[in-house]
Amino acid sequence: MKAQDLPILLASASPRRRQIISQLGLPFTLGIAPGDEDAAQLFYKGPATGLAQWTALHKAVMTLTQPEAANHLVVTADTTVILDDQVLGKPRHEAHARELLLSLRGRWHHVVTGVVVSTLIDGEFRSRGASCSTPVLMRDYTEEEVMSYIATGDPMDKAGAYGIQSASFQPTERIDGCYLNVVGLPLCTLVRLLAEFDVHPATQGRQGQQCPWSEQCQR
Ligand SMILES: Cc1cn([C@H]2C[C@H](O)[C@@H](COP(=O)(O)OP(=O)(O)OP(=O)(O)O)O2)c(=O)[nH]c1=O
Repeated sequence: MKAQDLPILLASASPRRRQIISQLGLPFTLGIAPGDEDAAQLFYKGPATGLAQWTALHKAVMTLTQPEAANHLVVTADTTVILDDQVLGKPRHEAHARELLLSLRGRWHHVVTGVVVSTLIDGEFRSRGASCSTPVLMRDYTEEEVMSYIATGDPMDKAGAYGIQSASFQPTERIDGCYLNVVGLPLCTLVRLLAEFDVHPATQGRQGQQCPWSEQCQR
């Protein structure tokens, strides 16, 4: 069986990733990467910018341990926020969310999403991975705004404790790269990785939603 004939399996619980991948117009099924991503991070010794791709690879391997994932083209991703070479993950509790949001206030930082496309066909593991980095400048929000935002619960499942897409909080002042990367899945990077498996979406992102920053994502 050839990789391009395999159905795509997005192994992600992230509603943002599910929505973004649907823009490719390719059929896909959904699953969840099992296991603990924090465990993978314990073994990582490289630079902060490489952690997202490492964790996405870990999610791929964990997904492919499940028999139902075999003979699928598995897509996994991981998003990290990097401030001063430190990785800011998801908040552990509300006080941590407050700490993260105040440390990011008024600061440039990077959002890095690692993406991995992998297969296990007849016992042979194949994977291609890449990451995309977007510089983001936070606005100078007040502590009261931070507390109101935390009260919505929105920060708790997000790297760096914020969602750029939050209509009420609107945390960012400026971004210099791919928006979809910040939200969790850089489509242009994914399209490039799928092409390595000879999978080519007809739309490459629907009209008006196509990532305009593909050059930055190729870096
Ligand atoms: C910075 C930022 C992150 N995020 C999200 C994207 C990711 O869903 C999440 C980071 O956590 P991840 O561990 O990358 O992903 P996840 O646990 O949500 O999903 P899965 O591992 O099952 O694929 O933060 C936003 O939605 N908006 C943002 O502005």
